[in-house]
Amino acid sequence: MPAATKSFRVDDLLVQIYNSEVEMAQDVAEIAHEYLQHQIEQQNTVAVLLATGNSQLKFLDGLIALGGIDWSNIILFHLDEYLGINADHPASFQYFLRERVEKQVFPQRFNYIAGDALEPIVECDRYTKLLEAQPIDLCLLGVGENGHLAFNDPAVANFKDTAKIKLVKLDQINRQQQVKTGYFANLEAVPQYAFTVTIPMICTAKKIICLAPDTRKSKIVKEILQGYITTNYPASILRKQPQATLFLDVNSASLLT
Ligand SMILES: N[C@@H]1[C@@H](O)[C@H](O)[C@@H](COP(=O)(O)O)O[C@@H]1O
Repeated sequence: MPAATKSFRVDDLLVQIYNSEVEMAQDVAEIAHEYLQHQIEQQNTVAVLLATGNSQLKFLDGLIALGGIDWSNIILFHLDEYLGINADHPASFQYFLRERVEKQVFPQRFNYIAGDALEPIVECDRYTKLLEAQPIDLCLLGVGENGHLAFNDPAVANFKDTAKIKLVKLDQINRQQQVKTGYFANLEAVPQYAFTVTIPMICTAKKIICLAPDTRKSKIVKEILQGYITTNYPASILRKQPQATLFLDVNSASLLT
């Protein structure tokens, strides 16, 4: 089992740093595997809220490769989805998760957010009911270069949201990140609006695993851990979550002092 080279708390948040993204992803896969097996033994149905993005890729592959999990006990949800693209669009999060997870493990059910919903408010209501029916055992997260969690960008993040999911306008840094990471050909192609599970909903999860490797996250990681807890850096809220761990590699941790 690869071990973290450094482990410490920033307020309530546990932070673990690894020599490489590969070691980080493998260790997180083992941690999530053990937790899921434990939860399945304790209760019939286990609910997992999944993230998308490049930071999830090695972890998801690692978790699935470990085998031994009875996925028929697991109901999957996801954090966010673009408004106005359908489930077969290669940048849709449903597409990402269907190909990489659902088709590999066959969960009991995958509750997808419908990006092509014609009535977004009705879709929020539908998904709210699904979330209400199922307390989340494990929530996976990534961090945007603007500090967002899911699609809670700084301008729309609200630590006191009463909604579980909402429709938001995406900010410019976020939309540029989607082009830079290869999901869209250019900025114009990135939708302007999206559905996102809210920050208070994320924080209800019994366990939170946040993955933020890579040099492109080093500036935001420093702000999140060494600045104030503020919606200007939405992921800073993790510092108030004792059930959360932030996993970094040496590159994303390189600016920490
Ligand atoms: N909406 C998703 C987020 O849920 C994700 O956390 C973020 C991080 O992306 P990456 O893992 O590619 O850095 O990407 C997208 O913006």
